[in-house]
Amino acid sequence: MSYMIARNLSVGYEGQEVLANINFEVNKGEYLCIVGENGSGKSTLMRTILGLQPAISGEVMFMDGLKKNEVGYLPQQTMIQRDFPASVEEIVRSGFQGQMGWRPFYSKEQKQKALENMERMHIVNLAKRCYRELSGGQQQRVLLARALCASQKVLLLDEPVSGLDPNVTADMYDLIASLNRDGITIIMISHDIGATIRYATHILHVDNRHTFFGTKEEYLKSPEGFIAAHEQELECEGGRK
Ligand SMILES: Nc1ncnc2c1ncn2[C@@H]1O[C@H](COP(=O)(O)OP(=O)(O)OP(=O)(O)O)[C@@H](O)[C@H]1O
Repeated sequence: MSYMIARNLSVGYEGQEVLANINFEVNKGEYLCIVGENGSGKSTLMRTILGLQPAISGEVMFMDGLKKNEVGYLPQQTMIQRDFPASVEEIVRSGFQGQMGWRPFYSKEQKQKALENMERMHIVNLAKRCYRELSGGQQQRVLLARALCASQKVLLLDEPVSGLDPNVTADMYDLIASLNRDGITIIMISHDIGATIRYATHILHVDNRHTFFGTKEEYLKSPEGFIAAHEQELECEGGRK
């Protein structure tokens, strides 16, 4: 079953295209990685998918009963956000805000769900701590628990391991993979081609000339995938020297 289909989608700012003619489809349970050079338009595409900015042309359709407010989003963190003066529990619960309507308080069920999501992310012991005092890896787990409050169906993650050290990065990828095994559909922007090849079921490779969309296996046989995998190998070899 398709959750999302993008057709002839062009995204950008004030009528200026950053990416044009994007086509992809995401089915329930899949793990789509969006890859491409710095500045190629990945975040712009993700914000357009979420309806945070209008498409220049084309469309993104949500299907199979998926509503826009059922998509959890983990944006790229800014320095200001890293310094946010709220408790972990408050931040996790704020994931429900898109579903609150006029109700000013969180329900008992929502508080229980928030607790379960903190357990899932192994951060219950941090519940009363101030977010800005946490490490980068702990902060990302808080934001993942928050995104899970917004949705148990689809998570959009914009470079969730950015700035994390290798061990914390590996833990974060494991957590995301376990959510995907539990049936949550993942759409993730990544610069880490090694992790992309390891975890993704599908890949959308964007750049300003052309795009690739297909399964991971198809990607590895494509010119874009071949070059990306080769560059990754060279990087690994460089790291071993
Ligand atoms: N608010 C904005 N107004 C105008 N142009 C913007 C705006 N935000 C981003 N851009 C431009 O759009 C292009 C794509 O930016 P975007 O952040 O989507 O790329 P990206 O692929 O996510 O980059 P990175 O991998 O470095 O995070 C860039 O040239 C950027 O300068």
